Amino acid sequence: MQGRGKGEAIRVAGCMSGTSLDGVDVATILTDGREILGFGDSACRPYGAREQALLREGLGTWEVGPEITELIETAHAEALSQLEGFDLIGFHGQTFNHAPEAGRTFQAGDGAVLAELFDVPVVWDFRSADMRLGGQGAPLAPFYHHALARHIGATAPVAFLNMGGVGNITWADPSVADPAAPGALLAFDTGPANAPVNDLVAARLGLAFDAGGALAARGTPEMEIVAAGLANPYFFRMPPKSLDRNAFHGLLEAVAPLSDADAAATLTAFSAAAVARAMDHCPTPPAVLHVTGGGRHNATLMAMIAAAVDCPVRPVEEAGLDGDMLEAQAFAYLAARVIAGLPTSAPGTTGVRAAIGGGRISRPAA
Ligand SMILES: Nc1ncnc2c1ncn2[C@@H]1O[C@H](COP(=O)(O)OP(=O)(O)OP(=O)(O)O)[C@@H](O)[C@H]1O
Ligand SMILES: CC(=O)N[C@H]1[C@@H]2OC[C@@H](O2)[C@@H](O)[C@@H]1O[C@H](C)C(=O)O
Repeated sequence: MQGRGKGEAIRVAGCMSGTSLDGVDVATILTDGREILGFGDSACRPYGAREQALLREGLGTWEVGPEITELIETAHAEALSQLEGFDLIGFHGQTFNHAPEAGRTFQAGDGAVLAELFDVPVVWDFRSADMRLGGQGAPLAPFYHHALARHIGATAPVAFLNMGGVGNITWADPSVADPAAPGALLAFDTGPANAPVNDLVAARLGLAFDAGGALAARGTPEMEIVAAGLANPYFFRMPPKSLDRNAFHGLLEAVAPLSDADAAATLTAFSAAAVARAMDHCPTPPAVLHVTGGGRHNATLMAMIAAAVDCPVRPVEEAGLDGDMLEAQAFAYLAARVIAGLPTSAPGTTGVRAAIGGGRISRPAA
């Protein structure tokens, strides 16, 4: 497919149903697939407790039944219905399993269903093509992070840290105009972010998450458990590299003997320590670590990250961005790139052999 000329801006809706299983975020942006030309409206369609339990059943599997698939598609349709309008959809789907070493990843949900419902093209299945070419299939937000770095006027390399269920970091050099060019980007998953503490408070206290990090703030991290976790070979591998949501599930067993507060503090300290390890891989120290994703609402986690790294740590809102919608916007941007015939990953972001555009396009029946 030929790249289209600069300046053909389209309104694109992006959808993200992330590994924390909290809901579907949708957001529109105006873009030509190169530059961000404007931000539109956004919406969130949370999963209820019963729905979340159903989704949890699918974690770690390679196939889910029609009930789960329909839940995902319906929740996305309900979220997208709240938006004012769009000409294209970027649909990530729901990740249930990710095994990059085996070359397999599984996102449930059929983009063709949304194409019929909304009568616009849908770009989906973003990760498979990258994996077929030897890539990790994740993270994919980095090309958007690069566009954001340029959009906010960064002149020196900056980093974006997404603290969702899993953490991922992007080091971006805004002076390199093409995100696919060597030296523009380095990105990888840092380690677990909120998933372990969410699972802990769900199992022990019936809570969805540790609001504000209040529980962790009352505890003391067990640093021996943190140190033992950091011995995992993942932290010694050179990036790019990516993780399954449950890759560090063993941590929950390690904190089982601890009090609720100490267990939460330990898991939170581990996520922060994983970020500190990630910073060692950045080609140069970033001017700012821009934090996005739900974890930036966790004051204890943010304080632990700030204490562990050598650069300013700031929620993306301080750069005028929306950290609750940034991943949804990312898949809008990536969809526009796919339509424009532009790459969505590169050796520096997923380890793919050459820059490649992922994504399958489903168009509504004429
Ligand atoms: N007020 C809050 N206090 C503490 N933690 C919070 C708060 N709000 C959100 N979070 C955490 O952020 C999580 C949601 O983050 P986010 O929506 O970025 O994840 P995701 O997109 O599902 O995951 P991923 O980026 O791994 O795909 C929640 O599950 C919770 O752990
Ligand atoms: C396989 C998968 O869905 N991975 C997610 C997950 O959540 C965070 C981290 O792990 C990242 O690698 C990725 O999501 C973001 C949106 C990405 O691809 O950039």
